[in-house]
Amino acid sequence: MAREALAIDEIAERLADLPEWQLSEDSAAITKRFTFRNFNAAFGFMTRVALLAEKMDHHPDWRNVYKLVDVTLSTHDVDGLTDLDFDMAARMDKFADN
Ligand SMILES: C[C@H](O)[C@H](O)[C@H]1CNC2=NC(N)=NC(=O)C2=N1
Repeated sequence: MAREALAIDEIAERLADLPEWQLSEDSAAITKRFTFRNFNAAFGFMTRVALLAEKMDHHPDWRNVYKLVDVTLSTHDVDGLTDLDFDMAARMDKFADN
């Protein structure tokens, strides 16, 4: 399951498809704040992502406050970003748009 961390040019390429995601200062993670209508919508999103995370064996770092969900994605095993993070980010975006 150990994948290689992406190089900075590959990161830039993949980020171009995810304009709402931001690269962390150390380039080892991407982050996004999701805003929902209310807590129920936020928690529904988190539930769908949780099922996906178990399937992918890849888990987000996140924090929920009422209708906000702050997400940080990185691949802890390689201390950087891999395809898994970008695949998960794209799928989170799909879950969130309603
Ligand atoms: C053993 C298991 O496959 C690993 O610990 C997985 C689980 N979920 C994970 N999630 C994330 N975000 N990064 C990882 O490196 C990771 N590793």
